[in-house]
Amino acid sequence: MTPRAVADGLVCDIRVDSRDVEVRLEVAAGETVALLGPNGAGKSTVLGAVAGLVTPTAGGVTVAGRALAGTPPHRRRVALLAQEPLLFPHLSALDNVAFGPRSGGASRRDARAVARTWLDQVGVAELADRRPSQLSGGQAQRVAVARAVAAEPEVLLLDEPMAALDVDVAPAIRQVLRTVLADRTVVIVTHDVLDALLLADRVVVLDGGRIVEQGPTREVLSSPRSAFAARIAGLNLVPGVWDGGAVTHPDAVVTGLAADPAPVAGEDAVAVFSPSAVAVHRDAGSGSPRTSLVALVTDVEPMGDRVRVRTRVGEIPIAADVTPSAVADLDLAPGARVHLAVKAVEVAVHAARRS
Ligand SMILES: Nc1ncnc2c1ncn2[C@@H]1O[C@H](COP(=O)(O)OP(=O)(O)OP(=O)(O)O)[C@@H](O)[C@H]1O
Repeated sequence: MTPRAVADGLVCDIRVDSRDVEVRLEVAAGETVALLGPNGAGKSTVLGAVAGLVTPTAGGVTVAGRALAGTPPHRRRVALLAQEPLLFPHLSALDNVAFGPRSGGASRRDARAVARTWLDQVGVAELADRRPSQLSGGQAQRVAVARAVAAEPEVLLLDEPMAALDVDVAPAIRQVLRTVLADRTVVIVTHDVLDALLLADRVVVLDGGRIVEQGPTREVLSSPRSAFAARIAGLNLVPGVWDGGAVTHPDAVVTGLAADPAPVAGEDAVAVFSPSAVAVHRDAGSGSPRTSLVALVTDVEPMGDRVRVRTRVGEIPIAADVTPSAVADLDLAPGARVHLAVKAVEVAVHAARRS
């Protein structure tokens, strides 16, 4: 995907005095931006302003060069997918999805044909005749995704789309979104680092109604500069090529298990593991299938009852959480050379976002 110009995408340059929010968010056409931040940071306010549900005190929103001031929500060509699917209860899944194209002027027959295509695309073609009350949460959210894109919006807004779903259906919906979001102009609000990693080209972090950090997703998550990004990031990420058993990067080879959905051998992937899964030794270890990496300690930072040891393996930052006594026993300090061990079962390998 090659993001096109911001002029063809979204500019949300707003001040909302009643909520102390002042943000200039730019999203290029075809780009997916993840909006992160603590509760009350202003994420919903930004989505609301773009959708036309919040009126800014000053500034405004443009989509593909069109200023949207005074344009009501349903004429903005902006679709909002919320946590809850919010389908029309009295319409079938098919007619829920056909609603957008129909409102856009398509004949009933054409609108239904478009709706069928989208229901098929999100994997629920066989549920076309069901009412929302006859769908599971995950099925209803798939229908809601189909409904949002069938209206051919110029901007798609997703407000924590996986938050209300059971953890076991979230990966499948995430996979649907990966396909559907490609090449669209999207803002996704999420608290889940995996959503940002797997769905977004770029991350924008809000705090106290202001943008405090932004950049390419992997950069922000691996070297966070704001306190919030550091808190949610926390995870170790090693990008490389998946060979079915390990992810190979010029600086490190990390053995892991394919996540659901599985990456394809020979393609770009990212190994994800938590700092608590990393053991620190002074000598190379051996034993069960594991990754062993030679690292240089860059920082040692107490975090509650654990100590976060930040290291670099070549160019790759890797954090390990150890006990204070391990820090003393191993004499861990910036500049120390250590061996990091990570068990394969602790490493989830995800297909990298195509960019
Ligand atoms: N309807 C409202 N009326 C007045 N102030 C509001 C309203 N909704 C939110 N606020 C305030 O606006 C600020 C930004 O809130 P917003 O809901 O945009 O944050 P958020 O990042 O979406 O938070 P969360 O993650 O909790 O959903 C906060 O100070 C909040 O208290």
